Amino acid sequence: MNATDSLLQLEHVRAGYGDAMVLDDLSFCLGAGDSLAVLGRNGVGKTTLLETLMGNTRLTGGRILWQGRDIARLDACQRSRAGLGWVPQEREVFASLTVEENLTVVACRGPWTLDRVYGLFPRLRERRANLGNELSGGEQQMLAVGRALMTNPRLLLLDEPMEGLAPIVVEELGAAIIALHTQEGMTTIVVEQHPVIALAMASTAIILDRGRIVHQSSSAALRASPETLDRWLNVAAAE
Ligand SMILES: Nc1ncnc2c1ncn2[C@@H]1O[C@H](COP(=O)(O)OP(=O)(O)OP(=O)(O)O)[C@@H](O)[C@H]1O
Repeated sequence: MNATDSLLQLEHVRAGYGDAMVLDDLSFCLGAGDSLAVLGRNGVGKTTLLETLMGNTRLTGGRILWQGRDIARLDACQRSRAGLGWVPQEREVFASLTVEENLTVVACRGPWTLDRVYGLFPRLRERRANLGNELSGGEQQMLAVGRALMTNPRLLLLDEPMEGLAPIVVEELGAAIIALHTQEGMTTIVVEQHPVIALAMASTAIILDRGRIVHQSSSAALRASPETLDRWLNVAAAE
């Protein structure tokens, strides 16, 4: 993709926490409708990459361009208003609000409405009157995704959405995330430890190791390269 067509462009990004540098010289481009999986072992900087996109780390080098504009000076709220949707690893649903209130309280004008979110997650419609703390882990994750959609983002960042969920829920949520970009055209970046799940949810992939990109390809090419998966993730094959 030509960099001038990109929705998001990272150029030689270095970032971390205080004096600790975590991300080192990261560059990639994402166009509208693209889906990217971010893979890597524990502690290599996957979450830090998403936190950096949201403005929650210290950027010490490089540039992050969002629709061609350098967003270094924007805080997380401003980035959210600019179209970055964030589904944090901890889900952070409002425990004392109902499902429907969790969704409507953050709603911004745009194509994603309550009805559309309920269409994607019928389970949330059934649980619309339940409080956030009355939901199962899977329902909370669906709510976290639905809530991010209600802000009508142009890019959805998902941090390990499948963590701790039962296989049947992983299947249901995975199908919804796949539908999000194949049917709804949503641009997504998903951080995921497990390569089978990650590569099913995105058409392109990067592998991070110690804060650097060590592999970048289509998901299909990575799936077909057990030696790459083994080298960087210690799994012999994405089976
Ligand atoms: N708030 C923080 N302050 C200081 N260091 C941090 C902070 N968050 C993460 N780190 C450090 O940054 C490095 C990368 O962590 P990060 O959470 O981005 O990795 P990860 O690839 O997402 O790991 P995991 O798969 O275990 O979640 C680690 O060494 C971690 O200890």
